[in-house]
Amino acid sequence: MTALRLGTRKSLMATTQSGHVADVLSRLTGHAVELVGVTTEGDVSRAHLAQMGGTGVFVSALRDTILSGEVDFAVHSLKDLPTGPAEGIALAAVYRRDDPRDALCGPAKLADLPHGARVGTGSPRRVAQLRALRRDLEVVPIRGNADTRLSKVTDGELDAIVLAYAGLGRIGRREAVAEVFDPDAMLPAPGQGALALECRADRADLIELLATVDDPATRAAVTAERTVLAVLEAGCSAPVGAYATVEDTTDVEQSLRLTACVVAVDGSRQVRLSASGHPERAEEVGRELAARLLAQGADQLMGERHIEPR
Ligand SMILES: NCc1[nH]cc(CCC(=O)O)c1CC(=O)O
Repeated sequence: MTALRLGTRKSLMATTQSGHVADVLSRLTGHAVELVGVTTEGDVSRAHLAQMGGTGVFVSALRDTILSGEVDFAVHSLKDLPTGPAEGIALAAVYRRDDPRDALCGPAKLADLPHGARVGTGSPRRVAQLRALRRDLEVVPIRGNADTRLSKVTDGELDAIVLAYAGLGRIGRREAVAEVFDPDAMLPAPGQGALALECRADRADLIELLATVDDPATRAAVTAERTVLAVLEAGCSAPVGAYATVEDTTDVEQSLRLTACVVAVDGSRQVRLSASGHPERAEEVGRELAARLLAQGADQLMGERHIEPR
């Protein structure tokens, strides 16, 4: 039996999460899984990445290798996937979510940073929520992989930065964390901490095999979160947070609870709402919550975001 080829970006975060999925999958199915490093244009050129509009380039490059048959499947950070469907590609599995929270990396908790502290993040969602928590902060846009960002704190250029806690664990840098934000204080990005397994839509046998590692509760939660993003017609560059959990209400019944927010980038105002429903209705729960957010002025708040010059 030939090994399954798993296409992955070559960064430490990507190879760690791909390697973990490969191990679990081969343990559960008995199939050997081989990692195939894929260099994407976003990895080669930062300029190119900005020009092409963010993390979507990594996802499309991996999808191309799936469609061409170079690899059998790919593992992506789910929050990096565009919400729209991809032609010829199936979301074969959503892997159980890791810690979804954001973390502050630096010498002290947010409340203990000096007045006017310089805090780095490239995400409008994090910018807006940081400003809502501490109006005096100077939020500084940063790019680059997590290690590059962390070095800006060590070398004194910034007082602190915000990154996903799950990603920090994957690159072995949890010791850099001063505070993990409760979702009440900072709502994560839709899909944060979860992984997506994609393969060709015409390979039913492979889809079935990959589904071995699908986690239905995580799938329902991220479906609700991403539906909010899709209905708001917002991408990864919008100040939108969404987080859902699935809990057992009785021995046989489960309930999905979704919270989402849209925050003005200056942190001055926000709309934040919650909804619940059966996990099988995840998409409807997301759609209804998005409609309520819009009814309360979410589109106006999003319209106030800065459009970055291209
Ligand atoms: N935007 C890049 C990205 N994509 C996934 C993660 C972290 C891991 C995850 O959320 O699954 C990160 C880094 C970060 O936001 O700090």
